[in-house]
Amino acid sequence: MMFGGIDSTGAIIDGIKPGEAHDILLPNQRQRVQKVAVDIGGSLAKVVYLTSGRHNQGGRLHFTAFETDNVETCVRFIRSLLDGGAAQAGDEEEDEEEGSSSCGGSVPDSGPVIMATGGGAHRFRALLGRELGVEIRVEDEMESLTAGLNFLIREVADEVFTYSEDKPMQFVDPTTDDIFPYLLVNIGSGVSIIKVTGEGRFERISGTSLGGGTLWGLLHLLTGVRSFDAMLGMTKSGDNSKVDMMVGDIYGSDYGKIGLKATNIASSMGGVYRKALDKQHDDADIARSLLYMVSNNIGQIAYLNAQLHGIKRIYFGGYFIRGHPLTMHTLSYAINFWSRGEMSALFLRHEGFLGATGAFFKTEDVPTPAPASPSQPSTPTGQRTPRRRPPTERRAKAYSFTENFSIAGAIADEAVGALGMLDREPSKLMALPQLVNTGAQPYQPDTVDLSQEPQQQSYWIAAMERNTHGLLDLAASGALPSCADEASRRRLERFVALYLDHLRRLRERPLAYGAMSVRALLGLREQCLHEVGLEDIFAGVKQRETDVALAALPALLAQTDALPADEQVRQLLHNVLAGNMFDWGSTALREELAAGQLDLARARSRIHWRSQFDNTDAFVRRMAGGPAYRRAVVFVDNSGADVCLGVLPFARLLLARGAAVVLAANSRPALNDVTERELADIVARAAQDDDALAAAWREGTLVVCATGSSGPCLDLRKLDERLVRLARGADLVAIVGMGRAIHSNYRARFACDAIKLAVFKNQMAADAAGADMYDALCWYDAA
Ligand SMILES: Nc1ncnc2c1ncn2[C@@H]1O[C@H](COP(=O)(O)OP(=O)(O)O)[C@@H](O)[C@H]1O
Ligand SMILES: CC(C)(COP(=O)(O)O)[C@@H](O)C(=O)NCCC(=O)O
Ligand SMILES: [Mn+2]
Repeated sequence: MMFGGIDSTGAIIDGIKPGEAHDILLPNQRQRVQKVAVDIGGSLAKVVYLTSGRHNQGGRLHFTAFETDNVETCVRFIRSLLDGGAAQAGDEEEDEEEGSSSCGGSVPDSGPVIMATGGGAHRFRALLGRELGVEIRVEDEMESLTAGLNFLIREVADEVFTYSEDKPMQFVDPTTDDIFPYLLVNIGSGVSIIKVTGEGRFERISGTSLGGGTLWGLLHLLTGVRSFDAMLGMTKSGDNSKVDMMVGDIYGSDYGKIGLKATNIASSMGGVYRKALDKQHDDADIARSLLYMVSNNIGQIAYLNAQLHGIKRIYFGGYFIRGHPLTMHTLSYAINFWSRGEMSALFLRHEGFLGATGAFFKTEDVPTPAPASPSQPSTPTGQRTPRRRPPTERRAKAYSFTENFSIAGAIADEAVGALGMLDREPSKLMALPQLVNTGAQPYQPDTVDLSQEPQQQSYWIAAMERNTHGLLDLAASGALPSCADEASRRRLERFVALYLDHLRRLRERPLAYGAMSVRALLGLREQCLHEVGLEDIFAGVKQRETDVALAALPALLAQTDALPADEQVRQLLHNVLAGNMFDWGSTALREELAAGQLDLARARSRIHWRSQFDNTDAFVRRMAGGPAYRRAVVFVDNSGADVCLGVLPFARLLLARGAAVVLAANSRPALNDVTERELADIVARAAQDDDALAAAWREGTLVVCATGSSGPCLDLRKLDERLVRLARGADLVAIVGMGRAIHSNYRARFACDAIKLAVFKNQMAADAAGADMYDALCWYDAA
């Protein structure tokens, strides 16, 4: 499928290429595209741009914004993108050589394209042209807004969500039904209400001048605060009833007869007059009152328009929302309240970038809107033939958020917010066929929703900070051979700054990047590493530990082969757990590992076996008495002792008992996890010294497959299609490691037998499960 010169068909992950930030290949993307879209509004200039690597491996969209008052900074930023990404991740000499991601890093096939929309596209057209020296293509604002929203709804997984206090981010998939008609309420400086009935069919049916600019302006006048973020921050502690006139102030109680509670606002700011005309009012109270005033008013106007046009779905867009819980709560509440639950307020994770996204994907190969009504604004560039995509056409979602991690935001200081990236994902990610995910038993990969657990949330953010500093120390001590050179060291410093910056932001706005989980925090860390060009900092460590472990394998196999059958099963399971202690991601163990103080026997002696978390015996009995397994899928974890001395001998046992075995490993590096490529090499090496492994490897009863994932945790709904094919008919699923079996999938249920094997190596993870540090999780569940 073509979107604005970018071909999204057949996107696949292209494995590991050290030094390259992107390894997602768009095999059909022949064109080198240098493209930036900017949407310059009354308050903010929003920028969307694409980065692509040396081999045309593109596919990362970045989002950032500047104040319109600083439009020159924005233009400078765009120029730096065109000049080869001076403001980007790879901003140093050697990065250019290595083809780090850059909007302009490689020689493009055609000249750069700047798409501009919003009022400022007209107002600053001359400035843009002069400063950038390229043709500026101006796109209509409403057209871009709706095209952008249609794109996000259709193409981006986990984009649309509803808000409620107990479920702040409940994702919905609007494409299970026809996405039209819907109402877009775009809250920017002012508010536009647009009815969208099809691709390119829209009408601005209403609006209000009481919008984001109103709140910003009034708050500035009344409180003197300039920054919008500071104002949002103040609303948290404010008490609006100190300045508003409440129903209770008038009635002394509820006015139940007409459904008004004493705590409802009767008159925004109306309390000032009665309560204390001469009193100095608290800025925070004023801020909260005005946020309610503006949001409630918009919510009500939105409801009335939806009612008038018989539309049930209302999308709220515009930079005003900012994922701010109080704002979303007010808008949601208003829609729910007035419609008595009939309509739903839908929010977007790219809410502020609808126009810029629409403009970005706009070219001749995208259908141009056909006028829906005479009142529709005409296109300034307008002589193209209108072509329309059938409204019901649905596509697989080709993009997904890797959360809102924008390099640009972290580097361009004057950008008002780092608002993220869209990543192309391999086109087909699917659920493990054995995964139980039904209405009655929905699958949720994350064991703890940190958005709901303030204490655990702040623990984990602090733990990630501590762990990150530990990583620097580790590199400084020379324990990371792959990070020893000067260039890597500099990148590592950039990574630390970038990741810590994200963590800081998350402390302030826990929902900024979507629902928070340990999986998300760990995934974010890997992404930041990849972003600065550090593809695999543990490569050297993995290599060394694997060499040591493989050398010890033949003796271990000989020793366990000699054991009685039941004891053999028990020993092999326990070796998997001992192997899992070789975890360079664990703050508690890292120093010992770096000092080379751990071996398999010592690791085993540290583990405790408690019946709440260990039912080894049940699995031993199953192996002795039950029918032989036909096919097992094993989700592996760390390289070195974990996979070589734990998982491989266990897989060999399953093979000996008649099962085919699929070893599923990460597609890309994360910590010291073994990757698919590394694992294939390990198996081949192990097979040289062992006849059973050699035969299974040769005959294909033992195979290695990529999961499609690249973090220390795992979402079993998003697996590479090849793995899903290989997993069909599997009657045993094994999941190894703390990331995959404790932080995620701890409660996952399967339609077949399953065994989870990990060690609690983190105090909070242990506490949350009622476990102790170094308790084994060796839990077998029969189908
Ligand atoms: N960091 C910020 N700086 C300024 N305004 C912000 C910020 N975050 C949110 N806003 C709100 O977003 C509004 C601008 O929204 P936007 O969708 O960009 O509209 P426009 O296109 O009219 O500039 C501002 O008026 C303000 O209410
Ligand atoms: C990243 C990990 C999940 C890896 O564990 P594994 O899956 O390899 O067993 C784990 O090391 C972890 O939770 N680390 C973060 C907390 C800490 O610093 O200990
Ligand atoms: Mn691991």
